[in-house]
Amino acid sequence: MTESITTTTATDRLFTTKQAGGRFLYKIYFTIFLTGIFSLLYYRCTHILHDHLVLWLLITLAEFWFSVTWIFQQGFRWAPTFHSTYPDELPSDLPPIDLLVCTADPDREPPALVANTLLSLMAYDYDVNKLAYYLSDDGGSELTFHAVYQASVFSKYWLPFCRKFNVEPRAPQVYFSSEEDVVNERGRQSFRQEYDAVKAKYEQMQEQIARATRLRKVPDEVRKGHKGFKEWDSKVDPRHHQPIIEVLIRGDGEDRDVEGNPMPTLVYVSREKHQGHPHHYKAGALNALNRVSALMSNAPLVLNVDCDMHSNNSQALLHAVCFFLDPKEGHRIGYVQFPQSFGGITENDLYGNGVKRIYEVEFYGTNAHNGPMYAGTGSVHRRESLNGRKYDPKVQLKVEDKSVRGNKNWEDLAVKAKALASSTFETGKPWGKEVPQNLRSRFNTFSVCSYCKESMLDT
Ligand SMILES: O=c1ccn([C@@H]2O[C@H](COP(=O)(O)OP(=O)(O)O[C@H]3O[C@H](CO)[C@@H](O)[C@H](O)[C@H]3O)[C@@H](O)[C@H]2O)c(=O)[nH]1
Ligand SMILES: [Mn+2]
Repeated sequence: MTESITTTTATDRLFTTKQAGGRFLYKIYFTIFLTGIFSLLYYRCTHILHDHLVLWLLITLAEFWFSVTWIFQQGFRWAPTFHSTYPDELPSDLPPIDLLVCTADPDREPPALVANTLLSLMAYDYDVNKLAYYLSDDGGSELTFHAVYQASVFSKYWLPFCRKFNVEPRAPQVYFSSEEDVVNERGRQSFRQEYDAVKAKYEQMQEQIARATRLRKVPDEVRKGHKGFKEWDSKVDPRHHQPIIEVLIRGDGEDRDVEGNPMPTLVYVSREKHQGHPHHYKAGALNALNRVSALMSNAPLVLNVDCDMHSNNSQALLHAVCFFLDPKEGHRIGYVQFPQSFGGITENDLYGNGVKRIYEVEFYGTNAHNGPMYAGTGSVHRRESLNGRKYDPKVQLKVEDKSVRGNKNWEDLAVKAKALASSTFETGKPWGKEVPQNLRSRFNTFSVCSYCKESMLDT
């Protein structure tokens, strides 16, 4: 750990940091508890039960172990630290973000779920010209490609609807399962009409995806809708297949929604698989996506999300960007992560699937020590940190727009990207060896991994 986050309250900041109040009460509790522990251990050591030695040893060891774990836990409880973000203060020119979504198996991660996740992310409240989505399909499945294709069609209705009526949450499956907005009618007949029309389109999409998934076949008339389906003209084995890269929505104002607004870029990526070449699961998929996205849009910020998590806050990216663009501490931040929460598994969350202790207590505690470790899905990384750039306190890192804009040759880009998604690309290179090690050591010192109060993801 080099330096810790300074406690700030200045108004020119995009985020400020505050420690929990009333901590003296915790310190009193800590002192009493610690005295109790030491008294107990002192008592055990001075009152050895020679008649029941094994019993005495067991109970002393158990109490000693409890004491050690309790003391180690104090680092997480000592100084809960909270960050507040100020998205209203952000400049109008925001940095581009590449959003990487991973899926691996159409049976364990149903295509309808993948479509829902993508749509919730595509509807983020952000400049769409700055967003590019990459869906990595390690299952190489036509059913998943079909769901992504259907999502790309429906998004042309869904995105303007969300924007116009400030819809929340923007995962259509969740939004349409609650009738709240309809009951309130939002005071306007026009809302009701548009709601019904978009809901009908959504149900049509769901039906198409469900039918293809049930029959395990995409109907011929749908296959004609996109040339990408040709990749599956011959059978694609998930463990052994060619790289597949298909651009479904062209950004930079080329493809437009039903109201004529520009759309974010959407690309389907299934990296090449070759028996005998290790693919390194999600890490391998993200390395391939890192390269493909660098070629096609090269945003300085990269969000990764698992396909079974949807976003429940359309402002999430704005909050994340507040950390990276902060004039005082932005350059020190390597990644910003949002808590992941698993909802609806059991009523009352009997088995703690919401992981509340970690996300609602301990992560705030680790904010006092440069932030929690990287926990996977729902994290926005600075691309430079992923590529192993060393942290140097003298260098102010800038989140500048490095993407190539203007008229893109999408066909050409897809062809070039296939070379980067080949199974042999990493052979003889440090990918998957040196790069993750760099990540491990650098993130301890480089990154202030910040925790946003707004929870972005749940299922
Ligand atoms: O060969 C593979 C295997 C998995 N995945 C994807 O990786 C993600 C995570 O895999 P999953 O099996 O769903 O793991 P979980 O335990 O649900 O995920 C938690 O644990 C993982 C690390 O173990 C983290 O990466 C995740 O972010 C975190 O949510 C999913 O989107 C998968 O589709 C791939 O892309 N390729
Ligand atoms: Mn999962």
